Amino acid sequence: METTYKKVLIITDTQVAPLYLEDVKQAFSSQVTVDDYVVPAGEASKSMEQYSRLLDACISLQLDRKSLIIGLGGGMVGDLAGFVASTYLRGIDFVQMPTTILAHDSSVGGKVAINHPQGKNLIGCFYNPVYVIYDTDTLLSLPLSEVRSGFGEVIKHALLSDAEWCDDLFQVNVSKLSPEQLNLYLSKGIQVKADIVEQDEKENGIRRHLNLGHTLAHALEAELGYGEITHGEAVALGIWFSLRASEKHLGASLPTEKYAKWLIQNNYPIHLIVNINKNRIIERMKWDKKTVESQIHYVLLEAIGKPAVITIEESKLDELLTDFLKEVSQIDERN
Ligand SMILES: O=C(O)C(=O)C[C@@H](O)[C@H](O)[C@H](O)COP(=O)(O)O
Repeated sequence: METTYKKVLIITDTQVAPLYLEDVKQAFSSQVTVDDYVVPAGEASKSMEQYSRLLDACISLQLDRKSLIIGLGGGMVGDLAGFVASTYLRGIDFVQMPTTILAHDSSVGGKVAINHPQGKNLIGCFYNPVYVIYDTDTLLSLPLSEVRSGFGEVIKHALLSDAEWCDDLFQVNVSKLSPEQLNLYLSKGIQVKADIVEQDEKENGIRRHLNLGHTLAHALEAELGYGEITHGEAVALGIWFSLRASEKHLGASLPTEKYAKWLIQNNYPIHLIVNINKNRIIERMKWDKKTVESQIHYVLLEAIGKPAVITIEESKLDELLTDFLKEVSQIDERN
C-alpha cells in the first residue's frame, strides 16, 4: 500500500494476531512506525473499558491526524477500531482488514460502535474506512462457529433480495464450503448491502431492512452475555423468529420450515434460547435503535425480497415470542 502515513496503529485480537499480524506489519516500509494493540478475542472487547485503553494507547503513541488506524480482524475488531478512529482527534484515517465471513457485512456501510451492558452497539457513529482490504484466503482459518456466524448475514442478504439464492443456500453445509462458493456468496452479499447503503447511508429509510433478525439477535447477545453466542448465530436465530412473525403477523408465505431445518442441520445453537427469559428479552428489544417513542419497529418480510419495517405492539410481540420459544424448545427436545 502506497501511503503518506508516518505512524500506523494496528488493532487486532488474540485469535487473529498470531496468524496475520506480522505479515501486515512487514508490508510497511521502514519509513513508517508501525505499532499494534491486541485485544482479547470476542464480543466482550467491544466495551467502554477497551475503548478507553485504546485511546490511552493512541495518546501515548502520539498518533496525529496524519496517522492511520488499521482494524485487522472480524466484526468486533472493525467496530472497535473504527470507533476509536472516528473519535480520536475528532477522526483519523482508518483501514479495515476483515478476516471473517461476517465482516463482508460489517465492513461495508461505515457503522462503527461499542456495546453497552444494556444493549448492543448503543454507542457508535457512521465512519467510513478509507480502504477495505478483504483477503478471502484468511477465511480458510475460521473455526466452524465463525463460518456459521458469517452465514447468518449471508442468508439475511439472500432473504432481502433473491428467492433463488435462498433455495441455493438452504442446500449448503457450512462445514463443506468451497472457496469458490464462498467468494460467490460474499460478493453477492456485499452487492446487496452496498446497493442499500448507497441509497440510504444514515439509516433513515431502507437501510433499516439490513437489520432483519437483529432486534432479537442484539437482545439475545446482551442477555446471554457478549461473546456467549456469536453475532451471526444470534442473527440466524433472530431471522427464524422474523420469518415466523412475518407469517403470523402479515400472513406472508415463507420457507420457514426449510430455514429451520437448515439451521438444525448446520448445528446453530438453538438450545441457547430455550430457557431464555422472555420478559427481559422484550425489555432489551425496546433498546433497539429502530425503536421510536417506545414503539418497537420490527423488520419483517412480506415475501422474500420484500422487507418492511412494521410497528409491533408489545402484547403482540409477547404473543409471537411465546409461540416461537415454544416451537424452538419442542424442536430442541426432538434433536
Ligand atoms: O449495516 C447495517 O445497517 C446493518 O443493520 C447491518 C447489521 O448486519 C450490522 O450488524 C449492524 O452493525 C447492526 O446495526 P445496528 O445499527 O443495529 O447496531
